[in-house]
Amino acid sequence: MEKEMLYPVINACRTEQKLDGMWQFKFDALGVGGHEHWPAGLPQAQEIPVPASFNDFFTDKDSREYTGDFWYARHFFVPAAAQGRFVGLRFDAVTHRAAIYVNGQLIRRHEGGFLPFVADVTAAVHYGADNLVVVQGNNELSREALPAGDTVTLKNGKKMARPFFDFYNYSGINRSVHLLTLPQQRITDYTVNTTLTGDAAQVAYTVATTVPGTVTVTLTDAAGTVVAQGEGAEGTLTVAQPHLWQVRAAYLYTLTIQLQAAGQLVDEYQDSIGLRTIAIRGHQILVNGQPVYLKGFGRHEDSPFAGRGFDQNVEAKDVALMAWTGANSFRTAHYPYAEEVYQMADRAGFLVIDEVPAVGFKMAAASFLGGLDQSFFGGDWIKPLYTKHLDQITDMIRRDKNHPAVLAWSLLNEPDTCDDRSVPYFKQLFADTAALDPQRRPRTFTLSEDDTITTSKDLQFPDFYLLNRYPGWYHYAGYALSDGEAALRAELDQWASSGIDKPIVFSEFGADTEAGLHKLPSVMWSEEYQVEVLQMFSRVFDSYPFIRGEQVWNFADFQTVEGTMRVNGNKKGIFTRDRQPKAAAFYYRQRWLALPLNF
Ligand SMILES: CCCN1C[C@@H](O)[C@H](O)[C@@H](C(=O)O)C1
Repeated sequence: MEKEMLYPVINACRTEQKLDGMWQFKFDALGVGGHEHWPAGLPQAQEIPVPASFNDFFTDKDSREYTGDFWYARHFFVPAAAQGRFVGLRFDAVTHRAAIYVNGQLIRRHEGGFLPFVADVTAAVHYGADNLVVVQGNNELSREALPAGDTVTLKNGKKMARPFFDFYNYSGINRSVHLLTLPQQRITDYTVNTTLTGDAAQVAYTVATTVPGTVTVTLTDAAGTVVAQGEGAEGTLTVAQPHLWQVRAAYLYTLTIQLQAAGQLVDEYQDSIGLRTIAIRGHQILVNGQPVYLKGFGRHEDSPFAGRGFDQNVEAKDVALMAWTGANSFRTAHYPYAEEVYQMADRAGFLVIDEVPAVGFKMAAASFLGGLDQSFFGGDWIKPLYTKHLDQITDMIRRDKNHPAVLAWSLLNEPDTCDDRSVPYFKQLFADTAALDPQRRPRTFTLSEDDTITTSKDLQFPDFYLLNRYPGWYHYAGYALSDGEAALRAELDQWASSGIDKPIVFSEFGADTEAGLHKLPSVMWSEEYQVEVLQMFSRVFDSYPFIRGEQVWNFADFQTVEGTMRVNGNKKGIFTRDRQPKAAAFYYRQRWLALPLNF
């Protein structure tokens, strides 16, 4: 579990410098970097941008598909004034694992390619001088790591990723790197939890610090007016006539936390927070006590050139396009996204289902992508996997817990819940994660087509259900679409008569579509057919009141492994990979803008 997850800020007590740009880069297929002293500097290196995946910058297939160790390096200067402070290097994400060296010294290792970690370099840096940071990365997949997969070795000796998931294994320093200097006596975390009482909001807060001291908390509104203050490492702020954070009508306050020691201000941290409540009541998902119907997308962090590297330009475009369609939510399929994504969702009023990369926990998925066919939860990899799974859920919640946009936590995508051996795993997971979120938001996971109300052994665990269903594509496709509608309705009739009174959200449904392919009457892969499939789902959703959301798969076309079922990636996007609309984008704009928000 990472101790310090606070997003970097610059203020009177804290400094931050981004180390983004061109870094030295070198593959290490033979694994010689360690004993050839690469931690002290990379010989004959090339250059790769950070943040970005390294894959798409190459013109040869061996490099694009490279699986194994890879090294990054760059120089950075630490001011003399930093002496006596905590000096850290914060990596927002290195996919999938990393060892960090500074001036040739191993500082730390980290496992997990989608969450931040801080390397404490206080004792390793030269002050008022130049320093060298070297990152030893690795992108190999295994059944005891997240996301799950295999790494195979070809006859020519080259390693190849064999993902049990349908997104490209983009790798590298995918998000920003920050040089932080912080007070030794500092704020390390905070929590907020809002309840609404009549015409006031009660904001319970806690503040964690490295030393006991005097903590003061100030809440100011968007105009900068102080609306509440508190003293002490925990307490409750009362906000009269609060301006609530609403779906697609966001309002953010600024929370300022100050730590004083011996009468001196030693640290300060400020963040934007939204006052809102989230609950599930029967079949309803409630925000501020009002039912909300989720309209939106399963997404990926994916774009040409940067691959899975975070690109603020792409995210700004995606937020604009989601707003244009009338969407109000998305799921971070199939891994936690960059923190800036949640900050933008906070400001835009989108609801987010936040998902860890527990994807591929089903050998059928592997066989879907050409893998094996045996029980995933019966494997001898489960014990080490569980440790990493719980660790990454813990860190995801620690990182994202204060975002008003975060509605729920998705703990897995499409695990094999038809196997009795999954039950102890889920029982332990839901017990171990029950108290991680101070706001106790709902926890869930997505159910594949195999995992139905009659076959799944784990339906007692989720607080609401996420269904991934593909009639019209993987079965009942083409002219048989009407059979697909009948089969979907038959399944939902079972849910209706089951007595289960939890909401259902459709988290995946759709059809691969080649933009610009038109056919009248329709044919699979045409834009017309994609709209027909989505219209079918809309008819069904509108027939069952316990369906409380539709998140179509996918927001945009995205890169996957090569295969007979992929045409240079997955084409189920409502938008193309360069973010241009298919006919389905106009369909959803017309449907979602006409749907009332609260119903
Ligand atoms: C069959 C697995 C469910 N779902 C997972 C998602 O990652 C894939 O992209 C999607 C698809 O096949 O388009 C299917």
